[in-house]
Amino acid sequence: MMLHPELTRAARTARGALLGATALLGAVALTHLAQAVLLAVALSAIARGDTGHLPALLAGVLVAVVVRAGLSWWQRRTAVRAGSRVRVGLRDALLEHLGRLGPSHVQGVRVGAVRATLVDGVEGVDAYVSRYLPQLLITCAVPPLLLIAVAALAPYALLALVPALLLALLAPRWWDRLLERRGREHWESYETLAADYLEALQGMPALRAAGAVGRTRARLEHRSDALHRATVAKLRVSLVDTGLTDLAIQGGTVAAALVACASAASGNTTATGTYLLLMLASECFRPVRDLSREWHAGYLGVSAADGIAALRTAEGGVPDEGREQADWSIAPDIAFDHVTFHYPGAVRPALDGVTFTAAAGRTTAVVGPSGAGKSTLLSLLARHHDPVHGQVSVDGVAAARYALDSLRRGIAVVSQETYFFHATVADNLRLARPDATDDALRRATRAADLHDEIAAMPDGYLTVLGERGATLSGGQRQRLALARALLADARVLVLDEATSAVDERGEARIGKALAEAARGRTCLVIAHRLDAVRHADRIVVLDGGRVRAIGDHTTLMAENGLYASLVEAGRTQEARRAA
Ligand SMILES: Nc1ncnc2c1ncn2[C@@H]1O[C@H](COP(=O)(O)OP(=O)(O)OP(=O)(O)O)[C@@H](O)[C@H]1O
Repeated sequence: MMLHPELTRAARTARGALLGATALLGAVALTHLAQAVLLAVALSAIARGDTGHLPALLAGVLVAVVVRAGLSWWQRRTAVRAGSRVRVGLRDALLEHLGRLGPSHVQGVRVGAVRATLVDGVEGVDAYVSRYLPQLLITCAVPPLLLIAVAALAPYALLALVPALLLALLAPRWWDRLLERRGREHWESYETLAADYLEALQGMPALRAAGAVGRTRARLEHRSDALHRATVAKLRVSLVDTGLTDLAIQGGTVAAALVACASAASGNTTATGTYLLLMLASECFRPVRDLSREWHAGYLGVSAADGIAALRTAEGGVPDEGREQADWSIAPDIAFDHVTFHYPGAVRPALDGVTFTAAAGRTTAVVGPSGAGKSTLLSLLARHHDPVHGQVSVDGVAAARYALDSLRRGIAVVSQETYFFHATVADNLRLARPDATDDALRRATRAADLHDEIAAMPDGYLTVLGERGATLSGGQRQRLALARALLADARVLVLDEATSAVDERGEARIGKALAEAARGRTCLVIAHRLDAVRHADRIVVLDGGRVRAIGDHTTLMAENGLYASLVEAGRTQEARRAA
């Protein structure tokens, strides 16, 4: 029997409920046995012409049927609850682990494939643990006990039953390797198709613009065909598997019937014994037949188990071993001390010995040409990665010594990539602070220069946004992300190109609001338009992962170095755009 360690591990979260479901399944099996015994006695009574006890015996059979119906209902309910507990627990654990791995992991995998594992794969695990595992335990317990009873009645009947049972249980195992391979191929085809579809849907505007819709459709059809072929190949092996089990069951039952008839004809067993033998022989095979059915129901879980294990054990991100709780009542100093960071596989470091301090309650801007390492610097602060050398500290304590949750709670980030959910404007804002009042929402959106536009929407703050905020303009998305960060009321505000899609008039208005919001917070700002950061208390100039200069706008301009040339280049660009 196939016991996948990943799935038995998942089953542990509902061990009690699963044992309950198994015990109830055992009780259902007992009703089958009681019915078989009562029927055997009734049939032998009929054969003898002794009908006096018949009504009582048939009433007993009826009671067994009714009790079984009740027990089966109870068993299904218990098993469904156990399965759903396993499903919910497993999804929670996987999502928590994905959360710990951080955005860098999701960037390295296909989101559609992860979705297929989390949704469909975990659904398959439910069937495996709630239906297959209890049935497996019953199959291990009931037939051996029945064989003991049969041995007491007619020992030679074992010669027919034992080989047939072993054949029914073990013959399909010859195909397990092949079935496992076919199952894996089927699951991989399914994951790939799911990932391709998601990518095609999300990238539809790009596909249209590139005139690649037809080619993508053809590729998806090809993938669909591959999935169909993988499904048929898996079904073929499954059918052989089921066919072998059925053949062994039927052969065993017929052989047991022949043995019972021979025994009755030779006078070795009584009529009751013969009927009992026939009934018990048939009951021996019932759990095996049921197991074959449940095995196929739970097989999707086995196919997805490797994907689930890969997600659960994926490494990366940062260890969450710190125990310190950050004190977010006041804005902290943030210090980068000889920070060096290498992306895996990169030729040169993205950051190389970066040292500077973003003073508490002040605004520090980080500027530099594209690829200088500005976003990487901010991702180290939120601990999406840890430095290879050096350390980032918050309020004098190494970031790694804080519990991750505690550290991230005090840092509000507005990055270049905004994300909104298919939910109302208010719900999207309240992600930052679930208990925020309507007034607090309005204050945040006013500061981000967005309130009037939201108020003009058909349902105001209750307007449902498209997935990823697709129904908003780029500038509106950025301002909404800004409002969400302001609502979080965190002591550290990180703005990574937070207003790049906002027009200049809007930027000037938001700039004022941001200066207001920055009071009492430590602000780290990245902006390509250097005019937007000229009022920062401190400006750090990065280039090729190294700090080239630090100062305020006036001193850096006076130095006439990289900063001055970036400002000059920006002005020339603006002038060209205006002309
Ligand atoms: N996920 C990644 N894997 C590998 N290399 C990366 C990754 N992200 C960034 N890099 C590299 O690290 C360097 C710094 O990138 P980073 O995004 O921090 O620069 P930046 O200054 O923010 O650039 P921009 O202004 O264009 O956003 C670049 O050479 C970039 O190619």
